[in-house]
Parts: sequence; structure tokens; C-alpha cells
Amino acid sequence: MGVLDAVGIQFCNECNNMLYPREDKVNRVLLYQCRNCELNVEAERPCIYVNKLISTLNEVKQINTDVVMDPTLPTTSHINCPQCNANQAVFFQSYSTRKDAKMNLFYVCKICRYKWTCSKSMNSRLIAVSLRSLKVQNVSVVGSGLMGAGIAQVAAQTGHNVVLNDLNDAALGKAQKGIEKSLGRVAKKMGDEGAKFIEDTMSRITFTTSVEETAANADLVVEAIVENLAVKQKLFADLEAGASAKCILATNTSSLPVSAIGANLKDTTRFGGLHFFNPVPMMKLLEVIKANDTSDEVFQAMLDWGKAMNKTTVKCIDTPGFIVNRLLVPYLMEAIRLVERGHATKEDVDIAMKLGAGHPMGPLQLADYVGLDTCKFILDGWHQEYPDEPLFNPVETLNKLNEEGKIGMKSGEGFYSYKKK
Ligand SMILES: CCCCCCCCCCCCC[C@H](O)CC(=O)SCCNC(=O)CCNC(=O)[C@H](O)C(C)(C)COP(=O)(O)OP(=O)(O)OC[C@H]1O[C@@H](n2cnc3c(N)ncnc32)[C@H](O)[C@@H]1OP(=O)(O)O
Ligand SMILES: NC(=O)c1ccc[n+]([C@@H]2O[C@H](COP(=O)([O-])OP(=O)(O)OC[C@H]3O[C@@H](n4cnc5c(N)ncnc54)[C@H](O)[C@@H]3O)[C@@H](O)[C@H]2O)c1
Repeated sequence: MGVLDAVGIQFCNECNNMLYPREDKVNRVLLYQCRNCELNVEAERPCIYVNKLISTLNEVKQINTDVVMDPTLPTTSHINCPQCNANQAVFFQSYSTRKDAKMNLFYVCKICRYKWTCSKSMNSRLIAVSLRSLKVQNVSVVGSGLMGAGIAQVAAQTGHNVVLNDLNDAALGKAQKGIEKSLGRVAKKMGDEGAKFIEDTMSRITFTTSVEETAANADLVVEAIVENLAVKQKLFADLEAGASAKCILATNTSSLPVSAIGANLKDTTRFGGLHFFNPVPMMKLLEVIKANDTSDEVFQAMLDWGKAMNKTTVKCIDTPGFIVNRLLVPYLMEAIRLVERGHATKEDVDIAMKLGAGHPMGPLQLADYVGLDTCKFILDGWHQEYPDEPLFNPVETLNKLNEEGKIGMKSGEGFYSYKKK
């Protein structure tokens, strides 16, 4: 096994592992970094190639084919599967800390799960790994409700130029007030700097009802509108028509399949999920969702942007509920059913989970906080999708409260009343 004159590919002179490109954002230079021993060297050219990897290893038998589900692995379209000829394979390197060990690249076909390494008989191919060029500075947010306003606020707080879009000026006015109030809570802890912080942050946000203006200069658009597949799909068609070819489009959906929301786009590789948590300014987590076609470059840019937003990112594939909601929804459902059966009062359920499980809010308070309309959209959608799953059966109390317009904190009443006395 050997690597023949690879152009641009570099190996660690400490431990012989492959060096990966990493951008030094401060000095704006490309570095090659060893993930094994943290060695850093400055790149001589802004592109790497992997060329002619020759191997006759039988370790290939030990590869778990489930690696095709790993969102962190890169996919190449430059090599065809020797078994089914498809050109979608994930690839990765075997790790060794021995200086004398050579590097191996392993491939697993995403279509038929065939596993292989490059062999002498295969044609030499170039896998060009492009430099991260998707820098996000201009962020547009569509939907200025609970989530959209929070995402816009944090984006502006972290120095991005933000366009916030909604259907009408009344919604935008409410969002503006909400952002100012939330910034006020943050600014209170900043002493004399507080007023300037609010002014600077607000000056970075433009409010608009125009989809064209929203799409025009955006590097990234985050959608946070009503949880309805058809409405979201229509919005993304309009956004794609007005956005640049490099613009990343992302959805903040809680429960819909991300890939389905982007299914009608012309370029589905620039589309993925960015699932924030409510209240966005306080919640540290961002789930970054790799949809079926999200390119590695776009996925990486979404992760990088999450960090630029001061969030801790976790990666997930496009699976129902991602990580948090897959666990949260059954919990909320059980809580409401417990109350409906008359086994405990809503107050006691909330107290129990706060004091017994250390949650900052009990489940019914949390449902009010999320919005009972959003809860109903999620539940109805999952019931339709999984009609045989009793967990997702309609909840009488939730339907009744929605019919009465009591949709939680944002309307002043839900399971509890939030009206000022
Ligand atoms: C039961 C019905 C059945 C339902 C069917 C199933 C439906 C499924 C529903 C799934 C929903 C999924 C939704 C979504 O996809 C995922 C989510 O977002 S889930 C929600 C996640 N969020 C939480 O879990 C929130 C938990 N709560 C908290 O963390 C805290 O309570 C709080 C919100 C941070 C508030 O803290 P408190 O201590 O309670 O209250 P305070 O008012 O004192 O605030 C403390 C501190 O925080 C500052 N602060 C609070 N909010 C903001 C804000 N918006 N902006 C800025 N600052 C804020 C505040 O100023 C205080 O600061 P301090 O004074 O302490 O310095
Ligand atoms: N509420 C939560 O806790 C939470 C958390 C994470 C994700 N989400 C998801 O975020 C999205 C928004 O939820 P929310 O709670 O902010 O809802 P919300 O009802 O508070 O806000 C939605 C906003 O979108 C606007 N809107 C609707 N259609 C629009 C369109 N075509 N163009 C522009 N604006 C439009 C509405 O006028 C409204 O202001 C949903 O997909 C939801 O599942 C919600």
C-alpha cells in the first residue's frame, strides 16, 4: 500500500496521520492540522487532493456499514462503487499512531453498503476537498414569532447583519418589542455598556415583509414560520428564486422531516436543519441536521455558524424529532395523560418534575412556553404520519385549549393564566 505523489495531501511528521485543512480565521490562512497529535502547519496551496490510494487490506471486513448514517463523515461522488456503480460513498481514514504505518482510506457505498479500499486496479481519481468558502455574515430569518425573533436577536448580538421577515408589520412590530425587551434583560447585566449594546444590536436588524429583500443578500436564511409542510415548501421555493446560488437555506422545524421541506428545491445540497431551542437567547443548544442531500461543505458551514452564534452544536441525521424532541414529546404526552386520567393535578406534575428531576420548568408549563398551537401542529403531524402509534393519538385537553384560543404564554393563557392581574 502506498500513496503516489499525492498533490497537496500532507501527513503528520510526528505520527503519520493525514493532516486536515482548518481555517485560521484570525490570520485568514489555511492550516493543515493533525487530529491525532494537534500538529499545525501552514498550507502552501488552498486545495487538497487525495490521489491513487493503493491497498489490499482485509481490515475492510471489520467496517460497520452503519457508518453511512454518520453525518460527520464526508461523502464523495468521484468514485463509483465496485459492486453497484453508484457514486455515493462515505470515506474515512484508519487511524494509527505508528510512524511506520501507512494511511488507509476506506469507502462504504451509501446505496448498497459495499465496503472497499482503493486498489491498484482502480483508476486514479481526484477527490478535491474545497476550502471552506461558505462564510456566513448576512443572515435572514423568516417568521418573527417566538423562535424567529430569538434567532434574529442572537444573530445580531453576535455581529451578523440580519433581515427579519414576517407576513405583516404588526407581527414585525411585536417582534421588535420582544427583541428590545430581551436585549434589555441581557443589557442589565452589562452596566454602562448596556445601552450601546442594545443600540448596536438593533441597528444590525432590518425588518421587512418582502421575500425578495429577505433572500437578496443572504448567506444563510433560517426559516421559523408555522409548522406546516406545504407552507414551508412554498416559502423555500420563493426564497431559492431570490437568493444567490451560494446561499444556505435552513429550517428550524421541530417535527417535520427536513428533507421533505426542501424536497422541491432545485439545489437540495444547500439545504439543512438548524433546530434552535426556546428561548433562543438563553438556550445553549443548536441541533444541526444533515438532510439527505446536504453537502459536507454546507453542513460544516452550518456547524461553524452555530459556533459563531455562541451555541453548542450537536449533529443529527434527519430522523423524527432529532435528538431532543424524540425524547421530549413522549415525556410531555405522558404528563398530560397523567393529568387527564386524574392521577395528579397539573400543578403537582409540574412541581414534581421541577423539584424531583431538576427541570427548570414542569412539562405543562413548558408546553405553554413552547405554544400549544405549535404543540398541536407537531402532534397532529406525527399522528397523521404514524396513525398506529398510540403515543401520538390526539389529546383532548390540547385540542380544547386550542379551540378556545388559549395557546399558552404568548396568548396570555394555556394550561395556566399569564394575564397580569
Ligand atoms: C402537554 C401537552 C402535550 C404536548 C404534545 C406534544 C407536543 C410536543 C412539543 C414539543 C415542543 C418542541 C419545541 C421545540 O422544538 C424544542 C424546544 O424549544 S423545547 C423548549 C426548550 N426550553 C426549555 O426547556 C426552557 C426551560 N426553561 C428555562 O430554561 C428557564 O425557565 C428560562 C426560560 C430560561 C427562564 O428562567 P427562569 O429562572 O424560570 O425565569 P427568569 O425570568 O427568572 O429568568 C432567569 C434568567 O434568564 C434571563 N432570561 C430569561 N428569558 C430570557 C430571554 N428571553 N431573553 C433574555 N434573557 C432571558 C432572565 O433575565 C434571568 O436573568 P437573571 O436575572 O437571572 O440574570
Ligand atoms: N416554539 C418553540 O418552542 C419552538 C422551538 C423550536 C422550533 N420551533 C419551530 O419553529 C417554527 C416557528 O415556531 P414559533 O414558536 O416561533 O411560532 P410562532 O407562531 O411564534 O411564529 C411563527 C411566525 O411565522 C409567521 N409566518 C407564518 N407564515 C409565514 C410566511 N409564509 N412568511 C413569513 N412569516 C410567516 C407568523 O406570522 C408568526 O409570526 C416552527 O416550525 C416550530 O416548530 C418552535
